[in-house]
Amino acid sequence: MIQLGVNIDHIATLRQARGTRYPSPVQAALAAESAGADAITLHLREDRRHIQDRDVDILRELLQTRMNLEMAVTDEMLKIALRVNPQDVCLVPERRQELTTEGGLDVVNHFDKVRHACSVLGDAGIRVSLFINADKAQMDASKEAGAPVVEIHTGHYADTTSAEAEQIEYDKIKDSVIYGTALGLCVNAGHGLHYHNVQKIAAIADVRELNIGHAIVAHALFVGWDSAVKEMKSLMLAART
Ligand SMILES: CC(=O)[C@@H](O)[C@H](O)COP(=O)(O)O
Ligand SMILES: NCC(=O)COP(=O)(O)O
Repeated sequence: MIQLGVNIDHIATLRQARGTRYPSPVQAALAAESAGADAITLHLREDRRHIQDRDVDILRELLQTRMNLEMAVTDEMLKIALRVNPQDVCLVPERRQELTTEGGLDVVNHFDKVRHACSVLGDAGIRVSLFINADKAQMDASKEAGAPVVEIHTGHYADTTSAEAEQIEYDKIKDSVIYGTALGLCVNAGHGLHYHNVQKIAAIADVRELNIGHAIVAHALFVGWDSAVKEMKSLMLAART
């Protein structure tokens, strides 16, 4: 059955905007689990623009499902991952000025660094995922680097503005899922997915998990957090039937 990882970053974005104690990403994560989230995803950015170290520590103690901790491939982040020991770490690229994660990790060109990170984290019993573009060379490099999981960046698919362009991006994703699965990788997907574009991706057989945050947080403003999570999960499950 396809799984939903609820990304709680943008609950923290709202809190950081005012330096308040609310809204709490911890409260959001626990409520998301109650509403049917299969995992909680959070991105500890190097600039700490949303999630803070303290959020990660508290969540590691309280989560009942799985923590999928997204992070850049840096010594600082590897140290944090080894201390926190989440079930999953997803290695992502980061650029300081970006509005959001604009593309996948370039495993091909940073192969040694990524392989080292996969080995250090894997030795600690953490399942490593690499957040990559829908690209066969990146998929090959991910397998060779020793990652058991990849997450395909769906942001380019989500950003398309015509049916033709969407179909092109969708085909790349579908081909990559098939290719990665044949390599023996577990294939997840996420970024920019929302209530109107999720089902096409969820319907791709072999996609194991979708990580979705921004759209759920936005929808929750109007329908409430619990309903927003449940609605997303129902759409995903319906796409598989
Ligand atoms: C890697 C990823 O796709 C998510 O962590 C997402 O990037 C979170 O939102 P921001 O990019 O706004 O930090
Ligand atoms: N890895 C993607 C993710 O966690 C959620 O991204 P978004 O839905 O907030 O764009």
